[in-house]
Amino acid sequence: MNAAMAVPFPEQTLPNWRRAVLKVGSSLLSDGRGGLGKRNAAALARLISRFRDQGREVLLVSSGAVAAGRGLMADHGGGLARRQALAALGQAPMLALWQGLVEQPVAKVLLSHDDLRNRRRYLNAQATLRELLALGALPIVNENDTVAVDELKLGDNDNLAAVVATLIDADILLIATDTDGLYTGHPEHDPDARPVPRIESITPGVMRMAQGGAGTLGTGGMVTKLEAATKAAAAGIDTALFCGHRMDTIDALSADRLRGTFIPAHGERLVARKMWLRHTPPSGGRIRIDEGAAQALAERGASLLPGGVVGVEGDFNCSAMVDITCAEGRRRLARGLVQYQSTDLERIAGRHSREIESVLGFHNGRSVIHRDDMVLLDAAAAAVH
Ligand SMILES: Nc1ncnc2c1ncn2[C@@H]1O[C@H](COP(=O)(O)OP(=O)(O)O)[C@@H](O)[C@H]1O
Ligand SMILES: N[C@@H](CCC(=O)OP(=O)(O)O)C(=O)O
Repeated sequence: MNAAMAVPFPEQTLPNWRRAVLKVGSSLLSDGRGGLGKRNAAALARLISRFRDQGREVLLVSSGAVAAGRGLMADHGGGLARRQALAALGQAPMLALWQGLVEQPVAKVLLSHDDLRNRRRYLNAQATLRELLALGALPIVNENDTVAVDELKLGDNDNLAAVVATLIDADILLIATDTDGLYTGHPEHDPDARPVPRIESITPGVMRMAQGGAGTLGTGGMVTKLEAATKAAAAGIDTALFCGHRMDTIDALSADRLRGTFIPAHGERLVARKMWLRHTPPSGGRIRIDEGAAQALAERGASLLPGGVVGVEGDFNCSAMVDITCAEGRRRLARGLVQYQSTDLERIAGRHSREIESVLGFHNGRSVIHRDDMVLLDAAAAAVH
């Protein structure tokens, strides 16, 4: 340990949270001999189960597939295709490692950044992840390395974790790595490096602190962790960086005490999401609703149910952004992402939610537009054009 690492991070209290994304880097899952190790994963699995006992939800973003593949094939080769092949080989063992350590069933979810840039896929991934959490499973997300060639590098689970955190509306992004947090310089090379316990804003100066590169096993180093924290903060989500092989740090975290780096959200999460909904381009589709539904939306913040729908205008697909207007179509009341395409919605309009399946032969949920996917419009935005 050098002088920088001898200076401890002060302990700080984390804001209360209910849903977290926990990202675990390869640096913690490798056994140091070219394969997967169990020790750190076991401690983090215990942390996940303590969080669950506290009534909280956790989604795991786990790296380690390439490390596992290397272990299987005793291979140290480089190059994109080789690493992609190793990731494919190592995916199942990485998941098996976690399944052997947690009590919940684990669910494998491979995503690419491209998937999440496409709105329809984004919403499908969101629906699947919400459902997995509701089922009490542990979703384990990893980048779909076979198809991920972004910026000519393989994988960046830090940034992916931030996108997933916004996707599932998490309160906090917990990033476990092999250092205590961000230091003012590379902790192994800069003897003057000091802990940075809190970052209000990720300025170019802060990014420069992280330029020392990744560890031997990791991919992005602190740069991608700070990029992820920037994304999370903009979406109203806090980020905590901590060391995933220190038992005292992990124990403290289960009591909401952080010995690492905290990057607070900018503004409120709901506000950020509602801003996103407000500014997503409309599809041109419109749903007319009756007075009772209008009141439920405005006064109780309710989801829109099929029973309140009196008319459907325009052709739109499932997941399209549509306007919700009053029954006569004169005033826009709200807008949101619809769960049913226009032709299906016409068939269930005015019906009770429990009839959806018998009418359509399937159902995408009991609401036409879920409250989390809807934003109410004020009088200034109400005029129909
Ligand atoms: N300023 C810094 N503070 C802390 N760590 C840094 C800094 N700059 C670079 N690093 C490197 O970032 C590494 C963590 O990132 P990385 O190797 O990608 O791990 P992971 O596999 O957990 O994503 C540290 O081990 C350290 O080598
Ligand atoms: N998807 C790759 C990991 C990519 C990655 O971001 O790695 P890391 O910096 O260790 O979190 C894998 O499973 O090996």
